Amino acid sequence: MTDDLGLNVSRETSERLATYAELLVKWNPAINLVSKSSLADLQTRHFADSAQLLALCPPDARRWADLGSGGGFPGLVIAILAAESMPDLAVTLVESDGRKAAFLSAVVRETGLRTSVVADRIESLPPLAADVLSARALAPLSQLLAFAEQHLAPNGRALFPKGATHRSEVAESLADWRFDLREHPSKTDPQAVILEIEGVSRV
Ligand SMILES: C[S@@+](CC[C@H](N)C(=O)[O-])C[C@H]1O[C@@H](n2cnc3c(N)ncnc32)[C@H](O)[C@@H]1O
Repeated sequence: MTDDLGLNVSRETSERLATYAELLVKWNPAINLVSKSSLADLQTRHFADSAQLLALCPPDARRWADLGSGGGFPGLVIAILAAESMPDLAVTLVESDGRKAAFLSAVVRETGLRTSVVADRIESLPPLAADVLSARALAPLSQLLAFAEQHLAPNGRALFPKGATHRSEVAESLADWRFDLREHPSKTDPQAVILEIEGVSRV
């Protein structure tokens, strides 16, 4: 069936996405998971914006880690979609705010996913050795590259959605880092891109 995102997904996946959206709307007034203004456009601003990253996941990836997941974007959307299309992909969500981590765990429980939620600071964790690392709206690119150095597997790939500042962030990060970069235009925001990054090393 085709769901609200225009994705061809099973009834189970569609129901999981709906359960997630319902819980988000219910919990949002208490813990501000997404801005109130973006709630009206939840499907595009958050769900579709997250879902587009799955197309950039190598088919043989086994571990996906999402850093600073907040309300679960993009990691929890990826976990729901991958449960159907890439069942061998283990997804880990890292979120240091205890209330947001509790929300993520509630959605995982209610949807019957096997996704891990880690309520800790990214810097404090042992290396996650992720094949794919994602982070949206977490930190400037230089900081994200330090997280990639810590948590990516040797041949892993980082996927960082970025807004209009992406060119200056890439230029600034080249003072300290070397990496291979591919830019993918965002399907949900003409100003935005997804930075696909491999081979991260310090200058
Ligand atoms: C601006 S929010 C973005 C949330 C989500 N990725 C999104 O795009 O909607 C950043 C999130 O990262 C979390 N965070 C910030 N620094 C962190 C750290 N060092 N370790 C773990 N989580 C962190 C915050 O608690 C917050 O929920």
